[in-house]
Amino acid sequence: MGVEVSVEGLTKSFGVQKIWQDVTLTLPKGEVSALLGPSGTGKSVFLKSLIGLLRPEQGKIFIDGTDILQCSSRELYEIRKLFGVLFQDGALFGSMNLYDNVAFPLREHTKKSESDIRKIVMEKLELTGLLGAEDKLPGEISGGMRKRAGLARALVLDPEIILVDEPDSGLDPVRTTYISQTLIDINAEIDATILIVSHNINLARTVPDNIGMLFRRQLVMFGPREVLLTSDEPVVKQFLNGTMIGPIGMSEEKDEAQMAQEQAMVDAGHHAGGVDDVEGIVPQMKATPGTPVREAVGRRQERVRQIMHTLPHNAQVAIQESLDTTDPGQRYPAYADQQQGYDQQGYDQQGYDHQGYDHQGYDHQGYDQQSYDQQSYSGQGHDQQGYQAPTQGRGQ
Ligand SMILES: Nc1ncnc2c1ncn2[C@@H]1O[C@H](COP(=O)(O)OP(=O)(O)OP(=O)(O)O)[C@@H](O)[C@H]1O
Repeated sequence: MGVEVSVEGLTKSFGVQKIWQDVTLTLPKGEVSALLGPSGTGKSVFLKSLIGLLRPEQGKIFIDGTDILQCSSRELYEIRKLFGVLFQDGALFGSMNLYDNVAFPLREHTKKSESDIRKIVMEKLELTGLLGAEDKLPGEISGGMRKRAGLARALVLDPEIILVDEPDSGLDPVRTTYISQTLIDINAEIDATILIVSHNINLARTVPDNIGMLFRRQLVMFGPREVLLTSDEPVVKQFLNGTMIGPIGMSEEKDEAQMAQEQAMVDAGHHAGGVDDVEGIVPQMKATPGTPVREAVGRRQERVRQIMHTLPHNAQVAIQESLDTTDPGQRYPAYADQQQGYDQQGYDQQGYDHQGYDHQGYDHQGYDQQSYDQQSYSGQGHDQQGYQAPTQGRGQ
């Protein structure tokens, strides 16, 4: 399973330009998270900081418990091996065919034989839908295929954390959905912790388990997808609906006068762009039938249940709805087969009363025996950082 990534009080500047400050969040192990934000808010800078390519001047970055801002360069070298990174353009070597591009990390970082390398490369090319294209050069294939080749390359060292920088950039909406599905399927296959950086609304609505948003040098919020998708924060609503009305402007700063002028134009009948008031939550994408059950679904449900009482009301309602409608087989694969250990009825009757839930509705022991690491879960289940509340004074 993937490892937990936890960031505390992180601040990054370039000279006098502060990119973001005091960012605190936890990427739960094995779950898919997305970091959203308008262009230039420092999403890529955040991603590069996680892997140690950029060095924030304040704060901590714990990767599986080790603070990479304090550790030795040797430790950092080892920790980097946990990561697979898909950069925006795929970052492929233009003179190598896809096979050699994907094989590159294995040849550089392992002593595997060419026949072992071939097995792994072909497996990853198949996973990303590129079988048959292995002899092509990056310049001979489409942007979508280049992305998938970059993803295949990011997977060959069996990463526990996958960072994906704008998987949608340069792709049409359909290809974006395909790559989104691939990311969900990869999560089901290898249970890695995934962070996607994006400003794509469809992807944000349908792919991640958890969502955060950067705006005006702050992390606006971070938590279960239901929190951001039901948020009343003006900046979040504007972003999700893609309209011009709201605090996000053409450049990041927009003053009150400009907001008032734009509102007056809309009041006079001018279209504000975007889609009109898309509210609420659309269902999250599921792993393609035939892939392993996505273990993150069950783990996340247990986790959000623990932090439920800390979440805004709208998010609680949305989470409850999704809990009520989720197929238990998707939640606990081992359980669904054997029909034991989890008392669904007992849980439903208890609502979200933690105490009642812990002591009655749920058989820890039976569950532990069934392929779930309760100890590592406990480490984060009560982690209040699971939801990063909105900071004050933004978006007005
Ligand atoms: N190495 C660097 N040196 C100086 N400034 C940098 C560096 N890298 C990024 N920046 C600045 O940091 C800011 C945030 O950049 P970043 O690429 O992280 O934004 P982003 O949110 O990923 O944007 P987009 O969605 O458009 O890709 C920008 O103003 C950029 O110019």
